[in-house]
Amino acid sequence: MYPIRIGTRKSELALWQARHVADLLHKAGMETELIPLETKGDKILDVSIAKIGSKGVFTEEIEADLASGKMDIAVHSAKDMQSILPEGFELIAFTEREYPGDVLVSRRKTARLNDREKPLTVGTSSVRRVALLRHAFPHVKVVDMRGNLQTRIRKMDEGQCDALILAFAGVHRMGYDDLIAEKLPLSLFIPPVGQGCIAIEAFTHLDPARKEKIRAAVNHNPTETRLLAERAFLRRLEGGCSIPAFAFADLNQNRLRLSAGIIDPMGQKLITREVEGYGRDAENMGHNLAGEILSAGGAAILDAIQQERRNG
Ligand SMILES: NCc1[nH]cc(CCC(=O)O)c1CC(=O)O
Repeated sequence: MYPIRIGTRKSELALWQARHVADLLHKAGMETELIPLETKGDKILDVSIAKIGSKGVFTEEIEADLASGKMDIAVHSAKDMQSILPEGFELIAFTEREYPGDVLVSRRKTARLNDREKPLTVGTSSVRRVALLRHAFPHVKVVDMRGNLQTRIRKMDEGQCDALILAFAGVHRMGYDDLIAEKLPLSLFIPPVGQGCIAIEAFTHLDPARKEKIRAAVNHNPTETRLLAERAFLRRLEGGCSIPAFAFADLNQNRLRLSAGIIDPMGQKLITREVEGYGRDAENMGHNLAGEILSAGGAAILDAIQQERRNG
């Protein structure tokens, strides 16, 4: 059997995640080969992801090579994956989830978002994080900050901001735990769909026997159930990573609890809902919770965002 060819982005975090998946495959007796690629999302750094506009900015180039058979699987942050993949592509496995929340990262250990005496300047360009900051910590000054993790930390060190909001998973994987000033509460900063989890993407022509071997080596079933609920939620809202909607599912035995919401970009209207049910109903729960949120004002928020983007 020829080695499993693994496509990945070139950032340190992407390479870490691809090597992590390679390790899991090695442990199951498979050989691997890494194929690193640069994507549009990596090249265009002066424009926010929401403004680049195309869905799948981190995935298009990789998907072209998956489809042409140059690679067998691609490794992505589950968070960066569109809820509806282009025809012929599927997510065949999810790795065990890391702690899913966001953290405040700073050189100053005492940095706190709720410090009103000396309000922080925080770097982020995530629509969700900006909106949640405006909502809960209106005194905080937000500056736009793109680039990979290392670039953002360098920009912080150059003085562009006092602190960053980042996913714990990336910070931890890159060995920056020392810079974590606070963990942001999951109840307020509900994580975006898929955060902390690595997804394996394949094209339909991947040999079914190989696909099963890869799934058996990599997939973490409870994580997959959680992600099915979260991604079903996102699918109904039809958003990629750039709308300020979020969903987080937790699984205890077979009980699934799904929290989800949407916030308008100015942070004035936050709508959240929760539901509990059985893991086997994960996708229905996600779909139905999205419906509740749409009728509770979510549809109006999405319309306003679309209107805003059309007007540039
Ligand atoms: N948006 C980029 C991105 N995609 C995945 C992660 C972190 C790792 C993960 O969520 O698994 C990050 C960085 C961040 O948001 O801080």
